[in-house]
Amino acid sequence: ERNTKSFNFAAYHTLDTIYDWMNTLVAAHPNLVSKVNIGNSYENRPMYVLKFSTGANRPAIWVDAGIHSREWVSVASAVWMANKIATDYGVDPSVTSFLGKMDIYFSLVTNPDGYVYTHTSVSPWDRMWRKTRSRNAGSTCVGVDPNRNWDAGFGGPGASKYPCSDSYHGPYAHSEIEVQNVVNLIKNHGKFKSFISIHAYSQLLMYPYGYTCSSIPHQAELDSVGKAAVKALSSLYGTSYQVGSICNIIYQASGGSIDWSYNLGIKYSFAFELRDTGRYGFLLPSTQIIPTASETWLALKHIMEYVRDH
Ligand SMILES: O=C(CO)C[C@@H](Cc1ccccc1)C(=O)O
Ligand SMILES: [Zn+2]
Repeated sequence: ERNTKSFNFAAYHTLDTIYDWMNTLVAAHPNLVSKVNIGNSYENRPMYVLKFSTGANRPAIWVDAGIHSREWVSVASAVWMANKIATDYGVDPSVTSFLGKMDIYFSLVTNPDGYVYTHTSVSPWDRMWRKTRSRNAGSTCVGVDPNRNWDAGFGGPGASKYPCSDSYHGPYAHSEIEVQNVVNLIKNHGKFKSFISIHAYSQLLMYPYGYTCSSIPHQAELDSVGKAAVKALSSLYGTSYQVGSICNIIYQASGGSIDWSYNLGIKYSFAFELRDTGRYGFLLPSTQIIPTASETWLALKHIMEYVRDH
């Protein structure tokens, strides 16, 4: 993309197009956005994260999309929201004040190998690829579920030990380089206050835990933040979301990213499940990208404002 004006936010794009667009966004806002390479994927693709910062050594929020490669609307919404943050800085007082106090690390395509595979594979069922593309010793089946591979209840109920399963947890916690790259960034930085992972679909806003249905110590607080966030979301088009813990609202799932971040001390850990509720599922029409991104932004902005002030 030669400039951000011509980019079509209402379409699903390839990894290369998204990476080119990231360069134009950085070029257009050099004092606000930078591109950080947090490490390579299994197939040696760079994992680029957009860093929004207006000062040094600030606390930060982490937002990732596309950890499951078939959940294309999470990637497309993240692209739109990253652009929204860049263009609203200095215009929207809420964005300006947030970035006056905190940084944002935005990972648009957190499973690049899987994402490329869903775009390039010839068979229609590979559009439905979810996992990484790592090779499993002793199996012809490929990939690990990157949202079962984190060191939080790892290997417990709600994940599979079979490499051919779509929820295969991998040989050990953080075995996937894509997960390791994020873990290293978060641990080395040490000042993340919030960790948000964007998935699709089901229209849910969830907090820990997934690996157990027992409540977290901060359950009441995260529940009220979540409920206020989805109230803001539904104010735009009336889209309804449910709020609750992963285990209670969707299913038991061990080794999930936000369980790991919460146990690391990052209190404001949430996972979004974007549109829809099953009519199109992972094949959400591109006409719904901008509406989905616009309503999701209202929820994300609410969480950011709360984190900024607490
Ligand atoms: O991908 C999903 C479909 O978006 C649902 C998510 C639900 C979930 C989200 C966060 C942490 C643990 C589980 C998953 O099974 O990993
Ligand atoms: Zn997912």
